[in-house]
Amino acid sequence: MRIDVITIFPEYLQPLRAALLGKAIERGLISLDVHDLRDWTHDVHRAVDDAPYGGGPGMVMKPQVWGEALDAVAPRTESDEHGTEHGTGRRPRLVVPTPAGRPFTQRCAQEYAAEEHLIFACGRYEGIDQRVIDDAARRMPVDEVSIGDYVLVGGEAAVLVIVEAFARLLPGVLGNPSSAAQDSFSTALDGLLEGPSYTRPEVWRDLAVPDVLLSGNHALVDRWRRDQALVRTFHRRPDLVDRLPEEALDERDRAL
Ligand SMILES: N#Cc1c(-c2ccc3cc[nH]c3c2)n[nH]c1N
Repeated sequence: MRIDVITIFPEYLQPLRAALLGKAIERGLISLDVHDLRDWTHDVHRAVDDAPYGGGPGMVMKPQVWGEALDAVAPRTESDEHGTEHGTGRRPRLVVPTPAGRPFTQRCAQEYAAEEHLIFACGRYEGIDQRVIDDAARRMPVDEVSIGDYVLVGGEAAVLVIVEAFARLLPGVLGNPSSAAQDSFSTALDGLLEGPSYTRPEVWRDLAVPDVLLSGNHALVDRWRRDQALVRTFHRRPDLVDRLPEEALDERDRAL
């Protein structure tokens, strides 16, 4: 998996080289290149933004700089020029975090984990000139995605979230690959939230671990965990309970 990130704050992406992801990079499971957008400016001020057409507050990121940066990171090929789909290698996918994007979900994370090359464009100010996205879309898939219904100052924090979400799904990144299989939102949980977890001691500050988890009866434990997932999801994310598959409705009704 090749990851390129283009940003005016390269240092913001340093956390991707720490901990589990850092180990995956060291082991060659992931290649990460972070590019300073200002390397593609040509003026003394290294300007990357300008006033918005039509007026309004703030500044917009200039198309020329982004165009040159994306051309450098994802060089145009013969098939790009002639608009033909045939090409030897798979095209990179451009991901542009924006509050106006489609929701980034676990399903997106799974899709991104299957890509060979992802390029992340980190906007700042009021965002990136739309023509950058439109031009890129003429030669590669482009996703404008949002990590939630709130507004950040820039795209870098979203890239940290998105990369962590899909990179942990790559073979060899997680120490125990089966843990991802039981994640919240996973197919194994029918998209539900995970229930509560416990470890030693059995009693802590007068709070005891639920007896069923000490029973050694795996069938009972599995049912209890499923019920806990249903109850927690019902209270915190009722929208996810509404999406349960037909075959899970009886146990939903029993648990709730
Ligand atoms: N993804 C995402 C975002 C953002 C975001 C992304 C890019 C820029 C560029 C300037 N401001 C930004 C905010 N805010 N909230 C989200 N869920």
